[in-house]
Amino acid sequence: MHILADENIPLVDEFFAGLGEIRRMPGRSINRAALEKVDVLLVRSVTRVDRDLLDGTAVRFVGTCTIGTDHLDLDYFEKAGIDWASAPGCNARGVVDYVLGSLLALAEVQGEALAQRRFGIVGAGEVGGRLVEVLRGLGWDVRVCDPPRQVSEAGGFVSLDEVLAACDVISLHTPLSMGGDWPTFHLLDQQRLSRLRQGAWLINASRGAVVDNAALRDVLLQRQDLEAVLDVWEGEPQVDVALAGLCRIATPHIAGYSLDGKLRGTAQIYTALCVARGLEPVVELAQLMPGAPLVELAFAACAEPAEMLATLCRAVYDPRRDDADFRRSLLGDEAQRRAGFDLLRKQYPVRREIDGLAVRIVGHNPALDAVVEALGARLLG
Ligand SMILES: NC(=O)C1=CN([C@@H]2O[C@H](COP(=O)(O)OP(=O)(O)OC[C@H]3O[C@@H](n4cnc5c(N)ncnc54)[C@H](O)[C@@H]3O)[C@@H](O)[C@H]2O)C=CC1
Ligand SMILES: O=C(O)C(=O)[C@H](O)COP(=O)(O)O
Repeated sequence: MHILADENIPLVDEFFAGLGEIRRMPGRSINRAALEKVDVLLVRSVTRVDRDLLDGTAVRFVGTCTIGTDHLDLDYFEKAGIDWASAPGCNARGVVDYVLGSLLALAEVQGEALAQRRFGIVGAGEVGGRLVEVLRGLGWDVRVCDPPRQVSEAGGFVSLDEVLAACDVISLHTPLSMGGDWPTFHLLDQQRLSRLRQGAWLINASRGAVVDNAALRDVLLQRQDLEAVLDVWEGEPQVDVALAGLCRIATPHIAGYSLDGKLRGTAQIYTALCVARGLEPVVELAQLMPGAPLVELAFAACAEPAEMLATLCRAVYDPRRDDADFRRSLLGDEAQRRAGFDLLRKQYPVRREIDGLAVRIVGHNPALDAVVEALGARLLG
């Protein structure tokens, strides 16, 4: 096999060297000329893979080490007989950790208890579904909007209109889709944004264009009561600097950038390629996953549950650091900002996942146990 891989896919050699010859290049530079003799293409979200790129090439397998597939023309793959695979759920936990960190930051700024807010999760698949579990596990009031699931499952869902009317926090976790029964392009448009509740918080870590960015900028300019957290941007790596300036937390599409999530993504595509080619997978992720530097934390039984929650989350990941780095990168000119966006992602520091922690409670306090369980961390006896 001749494999061309985005240079930002980790562990490519470890997983794929036994399958063929590997070449790497920046994802945004992958073009037809680079695909000469290539039959396996491994990408991340920044490479648009469609007829224009692939027609007439030898590529017969496309693997994206990401959850999202909006950069792939799946209809064309089907027509052209090109096998493909994505990595469902690979970095979902990273996004959940990002949302938790953002909520904690917002609560601190507003001097508010998170338990007093009502949460609306829009899109309850790999990411949103996990997030709902964590938030409900913490005992918080959560409403779920997912029309595709609503038609096939009994109860438990509300409409987007109900979320807008009832929820003080709205977190978006839909795919980006332009057509079909439930398109999500500009799902939050000017009209819906204007209906956000007084003091609402809006979080978008799905895809930039799920929110009309220009409309959000206008709404934030008019309404100082609102708070916004944006990890994804319409037209990234270009970013609306004015909009970023109005957000409480702004980051360069790194919500899912846990090391665990990235390595899982590579592993999932390796397995999918082996299956597509009728090969037995021989490389195992468990042998390649590095140990985490922080594995165990201990709390006295008198600790406050809300304080413990914040300590556990921030011990692993605090998005305010990514926010600070991103804001510095926005000080340059347009070209510098675009380059900065990609560089922050390329040089992203190692970040692990909260559910990798083990927690010891010294003494007995069921409320603390419940926090540990909600986070998916391990409670030590
Ligand atoms: N910022 C980041 O670093 C990351 C972003 N993502 C993005 O997060 C989003 C969610 O990812 P997953 O949970 O893995 O996707 P998923 O496909 O597992 O779940 C998406 C859910 O959204 C629902 N949905 C579809 N259309 C909807 C609509 N109009 N209204 C409400 N719900 C709708 C689906 O029924 C499904 O349950 C995707 O856009 C993905 O690309 C994923 C990983 C990392
Ligand atoms: O998995 C997804 O979907 C994501 O959004 C990834 O976190 C994006 O990472 P890159 O592919 O843009 O490095």
